[in-house]
Amino acid sequence: MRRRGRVVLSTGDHCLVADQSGDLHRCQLRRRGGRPVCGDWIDWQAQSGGAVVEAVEPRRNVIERGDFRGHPRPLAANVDRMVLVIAPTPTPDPLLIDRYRVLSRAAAIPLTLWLNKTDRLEEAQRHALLTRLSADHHRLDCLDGSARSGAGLDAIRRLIGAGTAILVGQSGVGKSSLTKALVPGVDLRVGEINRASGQGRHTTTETILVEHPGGPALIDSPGVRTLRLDHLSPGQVMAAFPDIAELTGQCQFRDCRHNGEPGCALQRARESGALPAQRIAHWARLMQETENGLADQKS
Ligand SMILES: Nc1nc2c(ncn2[C@@H]2O[C@H](COP(=O)(O)OP(=O)(O)OP(=O)(O)O)[C@@H](O)[C@H]2O)c(=O)[nH]1
Ligand SMILES: [Zn+2]
Repeated sequence: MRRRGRVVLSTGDHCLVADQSGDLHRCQLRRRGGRPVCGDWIDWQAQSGGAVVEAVEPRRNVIERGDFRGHPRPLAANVDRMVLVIAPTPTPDPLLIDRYRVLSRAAAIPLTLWLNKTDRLEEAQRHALLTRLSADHHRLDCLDGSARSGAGLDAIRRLIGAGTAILVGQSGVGKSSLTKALVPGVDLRVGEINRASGQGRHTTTETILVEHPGGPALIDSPGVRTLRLDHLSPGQVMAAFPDIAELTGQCQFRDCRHNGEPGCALQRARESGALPAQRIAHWARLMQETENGLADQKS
């Protein structure tokens, strides 16, 4: 008999699948057919040699980042919201924030920033950090609080509702802690001790979905230093910078490279402070990366 389930972990030649009551089953992958990823809905079947994945249902959406060669690699599927976690430490990386904005936009998944560890901040520091984020990042959705103290958790709980949210961001910002705070009592089974570091620090090495049946599903993902986007198109980068897209049409020359040409609307916006120089620089850099990626694919 075929049964339906959701992939909570996909690794090697098998995946872990949660059934309707939340029980986990280890299912062998078929040699043919695509590899399911975290969040996929699948049909599976018990057989004498163990359970087997029979089919992967069509995806509502999929998050694909670039692997070490810049080729797209799916991270998770059927996601309702991406939550980019940042914290006072490790220091937030504004370019990484812009990279995730492009990624979420390309997958058509709304992005919310969660500033974590606010228990470590004085009110004035918290305020300053949030002010800078909103100045640097045009119309970024932002919530803040603490996985440790529980501050702000109600707001993010409401936002996620009974949907599926993926937590992404640098290592050590508190993605696993937030996952545990939002789905209490669940065995994350992440946080294997990082023996190599010898410091006993817990670090997530695999993307894993945890849920309460009927409640939210949270996908905890390994920390990243950067995020490759060269498999995306310049148009997909542009879509994440609507304020810049609007300006590029106002340059004097239609083929303006925004590189010192007379009558460049971007240069004007930078000089007048209408747009932060950093935002324009990030846009230019990501456009360049995706243009190079296109050239690589053609050659
Ligand atoms: N003060 C404070 N510490 C926190 C908070 N959330 C997490 N931490 C601590 O930050 C450290 C890293 O937390 P994790 O949840 O493992 O971070 P992560 O983002 O999952 O890290 P990776 O798995 O390496 O990607 C741990 O020591 C946590 O106890 C918080 O809200 N406040
Ligand atoms: Zn221009």
